[in-house]
Amino acid sequence: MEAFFLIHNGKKIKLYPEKEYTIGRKGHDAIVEIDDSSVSRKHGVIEFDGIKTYIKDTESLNGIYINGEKIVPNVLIEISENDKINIGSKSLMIALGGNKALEQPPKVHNQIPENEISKLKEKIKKNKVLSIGRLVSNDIVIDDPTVSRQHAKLSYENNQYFIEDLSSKNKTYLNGNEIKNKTKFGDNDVITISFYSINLIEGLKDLKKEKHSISALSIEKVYSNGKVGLQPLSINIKKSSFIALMGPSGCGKSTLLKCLNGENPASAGEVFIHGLSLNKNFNLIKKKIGYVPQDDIIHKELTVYKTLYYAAKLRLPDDTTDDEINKRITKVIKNLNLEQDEKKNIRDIKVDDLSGGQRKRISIAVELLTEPTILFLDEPTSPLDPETIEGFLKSLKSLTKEGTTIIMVTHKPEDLNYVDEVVFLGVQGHLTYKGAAGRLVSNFNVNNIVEVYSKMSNPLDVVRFYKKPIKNLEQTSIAPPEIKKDKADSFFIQLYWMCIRYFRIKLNDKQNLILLLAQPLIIAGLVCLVFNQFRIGVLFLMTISAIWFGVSNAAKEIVGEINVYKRERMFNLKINAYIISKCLVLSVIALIQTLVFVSIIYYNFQANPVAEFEDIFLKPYISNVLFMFYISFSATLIGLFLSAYFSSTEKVMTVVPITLMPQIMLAGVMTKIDNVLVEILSFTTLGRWGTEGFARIQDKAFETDEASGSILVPVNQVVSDNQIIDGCNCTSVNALTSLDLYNEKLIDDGKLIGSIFNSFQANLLVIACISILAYVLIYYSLKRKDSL
Ligand SMILES: Nc1ncnc2c1ncn2[C@@H]1O[C@H](COP(=O)(O)OP(=O)(O)OP(=O)(O)O)[C@@H](O)[C@H]1O
Repeated sequence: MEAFFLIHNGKKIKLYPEKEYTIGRKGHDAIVEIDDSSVSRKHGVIEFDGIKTYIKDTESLNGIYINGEKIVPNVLIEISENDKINIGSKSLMIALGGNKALEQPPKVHNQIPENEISKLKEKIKKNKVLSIGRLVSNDIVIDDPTVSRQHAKLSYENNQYFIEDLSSKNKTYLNGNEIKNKTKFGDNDVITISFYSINLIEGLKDLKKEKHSISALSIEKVYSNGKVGLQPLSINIKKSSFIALMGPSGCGKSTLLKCLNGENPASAGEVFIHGLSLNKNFNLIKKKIGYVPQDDIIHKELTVYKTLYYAAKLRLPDDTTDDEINKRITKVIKNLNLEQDEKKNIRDIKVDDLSGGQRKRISIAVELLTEPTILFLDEPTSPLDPETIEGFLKSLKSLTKEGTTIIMVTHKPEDLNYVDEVVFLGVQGHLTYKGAAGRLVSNFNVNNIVEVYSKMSNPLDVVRFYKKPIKNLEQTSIAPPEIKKDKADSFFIQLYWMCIRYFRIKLNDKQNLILLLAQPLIIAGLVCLVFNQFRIGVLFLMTISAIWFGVSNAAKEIVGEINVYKRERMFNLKINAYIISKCLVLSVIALIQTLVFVSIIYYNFQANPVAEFEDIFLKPYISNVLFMFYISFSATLIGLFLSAYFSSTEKVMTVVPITLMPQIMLAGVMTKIDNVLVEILSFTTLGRWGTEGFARIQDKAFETDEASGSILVPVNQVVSDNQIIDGCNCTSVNALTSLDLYNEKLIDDGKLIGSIFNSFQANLLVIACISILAYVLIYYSLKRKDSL
């Protein structure tokens, strides 16, 4: 590979990829200075992408001419060494040099020290301690919402420099590693807090001032199944630019997006975000980049304000006051022009009542709360109508003016009117174009964008246009560094806010809440109607109802919000905090259902006793409530497992009945357990242990009573099942005997195992084991969803 030089006035300027070489009138800070009054102060720029060189007229007065032809302003035009370029009365020459090019990859650290603390060393020595934080009272103030009020402190003791994190939410890093304790550091070490670096020699640097927000060096992606998602590519994205990522379906757009934002890292090469290695600094970077996947990442049951408020509570430092949160919410709503859309205050509107475009903006607003410097958007305009798209893209464009870099996957040609550059991928993950939107069509020598798509769907054409990374860059990194993940934020604070938000979601979904509370009323009412006297079947239906409440309450709860979960997990969510928040809130619902259910059964059979057996009804009240809740809780975990394991609500709802049927069939009530296989299968069901447990509670309550049993069975039941007689034509029997799970004869004949778990304590233990197993399965099903 040979180097490219720009030769001007006998001076050689070596060209590096993606750097801008400004052309302008002498004395106006241009890199290529031309001493000619017909040349504008900023006349044009030259850019080099590692393979080709381009020139652009930046709306100069007298224009740029290539081979005698004036070029269109603001469009990058490819130039070669044979082209004659005229600027004013002067000419420029591009020539090929002979030595090896690009000894180094594009420089990623290029910041200017902040003046006030450029002499950091002296300052620490003099003050002994320097505080760093968001508050203006700190010695080093970092005005960033993800920085805590008092974030960290630098100190000088016994001729040594120390850095200490002050329990900040978003942590302090030394050379990419999170600092746990007071840690020594020296001249060569770099401390990072948010996108600011601190070094003893260079002082405080704002990494966001990097020329490039993203530099990907020779990245490629091969999935674990061997499928190639991306061919090797190198790409630099300028800060504050608006980039459209396009290409035919399945060409690897989402793959590239996820490699650049760390959701699913590249299998080779390295990505730098504001000069920091993404993999080495993932924990820091993940909190400063915004990512909105194709589906919305918000709960439709919450109002806009509550959505943003809870997101702020979960993402911003714990010491962020409500006042600060409200200011941020106001700012993001304003930045996304959300106020204009409705006469009613948008904050009070439920997300479910918003239009598609507004919902998409709220998803983006959630991300903007942390002031991300880069926003990754996966097909945000796909569900929007043309009119909505215009307003939406204008809002995005205005964000780039505030300093945000936006990379947006899109299929819509009209979106190109708003973007600065296009990255186009051909089939099988080949990078085929990166440059001005206006040059996309001409670059492929076709007439319109539809033809670009069709050309880039043809593997032969794709290979011709493939922009392979230049060799030296390819060699910079063969295997990406291991991604560094550390522990998420405070477990209890996260748990607290997850619970509060989940409660609010449940309370706001009034219709569903009414249905949930109607269930015990309806089912218990039916039990009372069907059973005119207290029998083992009542206990069995209590068990099945408890299982139903638990499983059905939980079955949709994870799968229905999986996009929100995935995004929050990528940001900082702890899996255990998430699962426990679900368990706690759903337990409250299950407890209320249980109380209603048991109360109805208890008072009904107490009020309507069989003559001469007034004492026999569901007893004791509290034990039955607690035990039914215990089964329901275990069933909730089973429901959550189904919800975490399956990928769609439809699949979960198909599986729920399949889960419930064995509970009914293997409880030993509908049919007797009379062989070992069925008995072993019954050990795995809550139906069996629940019914047995209720029977034991019932028998225990009658242990000291004079009555011969705890439940009633019609005397003539053995004669005819259809003939049920009220009143004294009944007998009371022991509930466990009636259940007959430990049939002595079958045990003696070796057809049943019998008494392995033959006590109430053992029943409780087995149910606890089922719950623990379900919890572990939920955990691993969720962990499996982590792409990292
Ligand atoms: N997790 C994965 N495991 C294996 N292969 C995958 C995985 N994700 C994507 N792929 C494959 O990688 C290729 C690129 O997929 P990707 O989703 O990035 O394409 P895309 O351009 O975003 O598609 P679309 O426009 O349809 O959304 C496809 O062939 C896809 O089947």
